[in-house]
Amino acid sequence: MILWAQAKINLGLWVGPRQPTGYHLVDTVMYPIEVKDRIVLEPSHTLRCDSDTPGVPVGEQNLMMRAYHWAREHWGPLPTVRMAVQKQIPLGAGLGGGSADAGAVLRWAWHELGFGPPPAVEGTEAIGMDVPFFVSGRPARARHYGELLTPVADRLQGFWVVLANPGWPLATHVVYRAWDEVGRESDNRISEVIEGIERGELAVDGLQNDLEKAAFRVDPRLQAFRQALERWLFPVPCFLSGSGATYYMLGSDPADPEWAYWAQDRLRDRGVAWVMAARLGMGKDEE
Ligand SMILES: C[C@](O)(CO)[C@H](O)COP(=O)(O)OP(=O)(O)OC[C@H]1O[C@@H](n2ccc(N)nc2=O)[C@H](O)[C@@H]1O
Ligand SMILES: Nc1ncnc2c1ncn2[C@@H]1O[C@H](COP(=O)(O)OP(=O)(O)OP(=O)(O)O)[C@@H](O)[C@H]1O
Repeated sequence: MILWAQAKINLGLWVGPRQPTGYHLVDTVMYPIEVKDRIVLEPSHTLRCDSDTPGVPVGEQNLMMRAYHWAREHWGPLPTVRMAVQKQIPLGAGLGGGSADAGAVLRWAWHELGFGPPPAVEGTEAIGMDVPFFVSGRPARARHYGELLTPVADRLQGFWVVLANPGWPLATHVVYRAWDEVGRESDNRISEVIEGIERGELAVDGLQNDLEKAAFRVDPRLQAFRQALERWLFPVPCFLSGSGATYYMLGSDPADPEWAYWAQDRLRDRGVAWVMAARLGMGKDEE
C-alpha cells in the first residue's frame, strides 16, 4: 500500500513566551500543500522503518515508528509492517515533513482498525505538536502549543505558490530557543488571515512569522537568502514557513499557475537548492 504524506505551510505564526513545560504558545494557520512524501507499507515478519533519503533516521528514531507504536498502544493491535519513506519534503524545512509522515501512518492505523472517519487527533501531540494537524489533514488554526485545532475554511484550495529552500536545515527547537533571546510578541493579526481565507483570499499584509528573526539569528545565511529571493521575484513578498528555512511566495493571481512556474524556473536558474511550484489544498491520501 502507498500512503501520501502532505506538507504544510504556516500562514502567519505568532509566538508567545516559553511555558514551564518548555513549549511556547503559538497561534497560526496551517494549510496543506501538495508537496508529499511517498510511504510504502508492506506486510513484514518484523517491524521495520527505512528510507533511502540521506539524513532521514531509520528504525526507532523515525517519527513513523513512533506513530506506529503510539497507535498500537492507544488504539489497538496493528499488523506488523515495513514502512519505507521516499522523501520529497525537504528535511528541517518548516514544512512539517517528519510530522506529515507520522500523520499518514496514524491515518492508516485508524482506517486499518476499522474506525470510521475522521481519525481522532487527541493525544497525538505526544509524537510532535504538529502531528494532530497532519492526522486531520485539514486547514486549521492551531493554538496553544500547536495541537489545539479549529477548522478553517478550505477556500484557498488550488492556490499556486512557489516554495524555495536554501538546501540546509534549521532545527525547530534551536529556533524556538533563539526566540527566547531575540523574540518579541507582535500584534496578532490572525483574524485578518482567517477572514481573508473565508473570502477566498490570502491577506498577505497580515502574514507574519515571529520565528523569522530567531531563525536569522540561528543562521544568518537565511536573511541573505530572503533578500536574494525578494530581489529575484521583485515585487513579490516572501513568507517563512514554520521555523524555516523554506519561504513561500505567490503571484497577483494565485489561481493562475503561470506565475508560479515562471518563478520556479527563475529560482532554479539562479541556483536555489530546492524550488517547487505547488498548489495549496488536500490531495489524495493513498493509492
Ligand atoms: C514551527 C511549527 O512547525 C509551526 O507549525 C511548530 O511549532 C513545530 O512543531 P513540531 O515540529 O511538531 O514541534 P515538536 O516536535 O513538538 O517540538 C520540537 C521542539 O520545538 C519547540 N517547540 C515546539 C512547539 C511549540 N509550541 N513550542 C516549542 O517551543 C520545543 O523546544 C520542542 O522540543
Ligand atoms: N519520517 C521522517 N522524515 C523526516 N525527518 C524525520 C523523520 N522522522 C524523524 N525525523 C527527524 O526529524 C528532523 C526534523 O525533520 P522535519 O523535516 O520534520 O523538520 P521540520 O520540517 O522543520 O518540521 P516542523 O515544520 O514540524 O518544525 C529530521 O532532521 C530528522 O532527524
